[in-house]
Amino acid sequence: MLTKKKLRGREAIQYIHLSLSFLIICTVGLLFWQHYGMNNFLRLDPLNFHKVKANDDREDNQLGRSIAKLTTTPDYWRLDCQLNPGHRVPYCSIDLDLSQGNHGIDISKYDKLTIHYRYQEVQEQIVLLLINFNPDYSTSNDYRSHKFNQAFLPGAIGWSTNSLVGNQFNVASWWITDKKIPPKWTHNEFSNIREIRLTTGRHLPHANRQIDLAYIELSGKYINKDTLQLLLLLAWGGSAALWLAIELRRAICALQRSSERQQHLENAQKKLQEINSLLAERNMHDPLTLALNREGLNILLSNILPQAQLSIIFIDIDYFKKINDTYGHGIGDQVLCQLVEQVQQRIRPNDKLIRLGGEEFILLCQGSGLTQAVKLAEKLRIWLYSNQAWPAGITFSCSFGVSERQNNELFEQALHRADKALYRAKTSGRNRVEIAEEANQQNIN
Ligand SMILES: Nc1nc2c(ncn2[C@@H]2O[C@H](COP(=O)(O)OP(=O)(O)OP(=O)(O)O)[C@@H](O)[C@H]2O)c(=O)[nH]1
Repeated sequence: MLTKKKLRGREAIQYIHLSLSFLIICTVGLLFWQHYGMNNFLRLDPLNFHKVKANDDREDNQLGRSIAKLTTTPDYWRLDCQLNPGHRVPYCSIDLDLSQGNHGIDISKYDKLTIHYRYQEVQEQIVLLLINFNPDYSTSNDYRSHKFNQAFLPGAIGWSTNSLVGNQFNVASWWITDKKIPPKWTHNEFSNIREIRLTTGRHLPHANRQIDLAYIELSGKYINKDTLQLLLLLAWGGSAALWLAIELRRAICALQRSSERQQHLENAQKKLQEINSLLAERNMHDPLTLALNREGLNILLSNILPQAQLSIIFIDIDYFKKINDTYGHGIGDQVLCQLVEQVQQRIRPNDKLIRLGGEEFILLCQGSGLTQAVKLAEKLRIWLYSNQAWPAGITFSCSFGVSERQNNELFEQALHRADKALYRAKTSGRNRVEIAEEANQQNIN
C-alpha cells in the first residue's frame, strides 16, 4: 500500500513533468510560429488604399510653382511632376494619408518597409518620408511641424524594390534647423505616422519628372524574436521560481513533520523510561510490605564499596506460624506490614530494611560498627516486644543475629554469620540478640 506521503510526492513529480512538457511544447511551438508565421502585415496599393493625392510646392506658400498630377491605375499610382522655379526647393510628391481621426498609425511594430517603385532618372534619388505627429513638437494646423523621417531611394531603369528598416531613416536636417528642434527630439520616431510621402529630390527647376508607386508594404511579426525570447525566459524563470518555492514549502513541511515525529518519539521514550523506572522500582520492593526485596538488596550492595563499614542485623519473628494459625494469614500479613513500617520509622535513613522472605528480615547498617548494630538490635527487640498496638492486640517477640562485615569478607559470608547468630538466638530461647562469631573463628569451626 502506498502511503499518503508517497502519493503526494508522486503527484508533485507528475505535476513537474506535466509543467515541463507544457513549457517545452509551448517554447518550441512559439519559436516555430514566430519564425514561420505570426505575420503582421499592411499593404498600401491602388486596389486597397484610396487616400492618396498628388502634392507640390504650392502648398507651402513660398512662391512654389511646381505642378503635380496623380494618375491611378490598377497596378500603380503615377505622379507626373513639372518642377518650376519659385520655391526654395521645388518638389512634387505622392501623399498617402494614414490618419484616422486625430491619430496616425504606429509602424514601429513592423520590422521593415518594402516599396516597389519606378523612377527612371538613374543619376537622381527620390525621398521617402514617414511623417510623424507628436504633440510635444507638432501642431495639427502646421504639417511642417510634424517630424520628417526620411530615406533616399535611388533612380533606376525599370521597377525597383527596396526594403528599409528603421535605422535606415534619419530625421530631415531642414526640419531640425527650421523648427529649432531640441536634440532629444532629433531621433527617428514612427509611433504616430500620419502620412507617407514619396517626393522628388533636389533637382534643377524646369524639369519634368515621373514617379510610379506600385505599393508600400509594412511587414513584421506580432511578437518580435527578442520580445518572444524575453517572454519565454520569464516563463521558464517564473516556472523555476515556482517550482523552487513548491519544493521549499514541501521541504519545510517535511521538516516540520519529522520534528513533530521526533518530538512524539521523545515523549514516548520519556514515558517508557518512566514506566521502566517504575517497574524497576517495583521489582526492587516486596509487594506486601513495600520493604526492599532480594533484588533491591543486590542493587543496594552494588552501590556499597567493599571496604565500607557495614553491619547486618538478621531479624526473625518468633513463632510467626502460630500467629498465622491462630489469627489467620490476614493478620499475619498486617503484622508483617506494620513491623516494616514501625522499624523503618526507628532507623536512620542510611539503614535499609530488606525482607528476605517469609518473616525473615535483615537490616543493613552502613557506617555502623558491631557495637552500634547490637545496640540498635536490642532497642528494636525491646520495642517490638513491648509494643501493644499490633493487629488483633497480639504481642510477639523477635530474635536477632548481628554481624559486622570484616576486611575482605564477602557480604554473603557476613550474612551467613548473622544467620548463625540468629539461629543461636532461636535455640537459646528466642527474643534475644546474638552476636555473630568473628570470621576467622568461624572459618576454624
Ligand atoms: N501471613 C504470612 N505468613 C507468612 C508469610 N511468609 C511466610 N509466612 C509464614 O511464616 C511462618 C514461618 O514459620 P516458621 O518458619 O516455622 O517459623 P516460626 O513459626 O516463626 O518459628 P520460629 O522462627 O522458629 O520462631 C510460616 O507459617 C509461613 O507460612 C507471609 O507473607 N504472610
